[in-house]
Amino acid sequence: MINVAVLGAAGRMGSHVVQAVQGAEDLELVAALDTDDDIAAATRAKAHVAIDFTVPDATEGHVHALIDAGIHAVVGTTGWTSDSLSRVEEHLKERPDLGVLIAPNFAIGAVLAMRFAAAAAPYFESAEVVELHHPDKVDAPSGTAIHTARGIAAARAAAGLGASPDATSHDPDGARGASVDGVHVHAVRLRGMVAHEEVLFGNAGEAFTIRTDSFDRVSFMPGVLLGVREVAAHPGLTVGLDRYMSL
Ligand SMILES: NC(=O)C1=CN([C@@H]2O[C@H](COP(=O)(O)OP(=O)(O)OC[C@H]3O[C@@H](n4cnc5c(N)ncnc54)[C@H](O)[C@@H]3O)[C@@H](O)[C@H]2O)C=CC1
Ligand SMILES: O=C(O)C1=N[C@H](C(=O)O)C[C@H](O)C1
Repeated sequence: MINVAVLGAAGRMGSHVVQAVQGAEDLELVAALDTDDDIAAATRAKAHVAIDFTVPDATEGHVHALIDAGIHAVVGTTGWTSDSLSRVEEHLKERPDLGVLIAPNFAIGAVLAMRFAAAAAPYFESAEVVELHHPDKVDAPSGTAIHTARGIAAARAAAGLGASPDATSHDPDGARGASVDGVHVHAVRLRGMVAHEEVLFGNAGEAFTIRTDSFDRVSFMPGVLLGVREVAAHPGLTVGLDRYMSL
């Protein structure tokens, strides 16, 4: 039996995660914590693994506290930078027995979309990412879109491709969106959306589109449970659920 604590348990994702853990025969929910709770309650409850779906400002602090407490971490919260990831990697050297999984998206379709986008990237002159989310989301672009764009940029660089062609010289309102490692990313916030992404590729005379849609937060739960079951077998820092899958 794996003892599980959930951080952000009252949130949109956290409340689904609580239900998913309670419904799994091999997992025991030992703590459901939110803003007013002390993270030390996870230790008192003898958690083996903690799942974090909180806010970008809090998640790194949670991960360091969990490492100090000897608890494996499965993190879905976005907002991670290369600096904050490096600090976690450094801290984990003190606890080589612990695993930390940070995954920008736990939906299987989104995980595959990120991998497929990186695989397609060397073969197209142009690439852009469009993400669409519910209007209550606090961060933009989405963690998934950032990860997707970084994967595309790395694959393009490895293939010796330069920037996508773009003659724009007048864009006073930022209509071309954000640039993540040189890949343009556009964020839509629309009532009715949950989590969606389109990756657009273009060559002369052709286009190739990868699309993934989470219509319901239940779509993230199999990936979260996979992370919880596998994290102890993957010591160190892992970024992306694909690293736990046979892809
Ligand atoms: N990796 C993935 O597959 C997914 C990631 N996310 C990410 O998960 C995060 C949470 O998303 P939602 O659940 O939609 O947000 P939400 O706002 O509904 O939930 C966040 C919860 O965290 C709590 N919280 C805030 N600060 C806290 C602290 N210091 N300690 C404990 N709890 C704290 C809030 O009170 C709230 O209950 C976001 O960063 C979002 O981008 C969301 C969906 C899927
Ligand atoms: O806030 C959300 O809802 C989501 N956040 C993650 C992200 O920023 O990529 C994952 C998914 O897109 C849902």
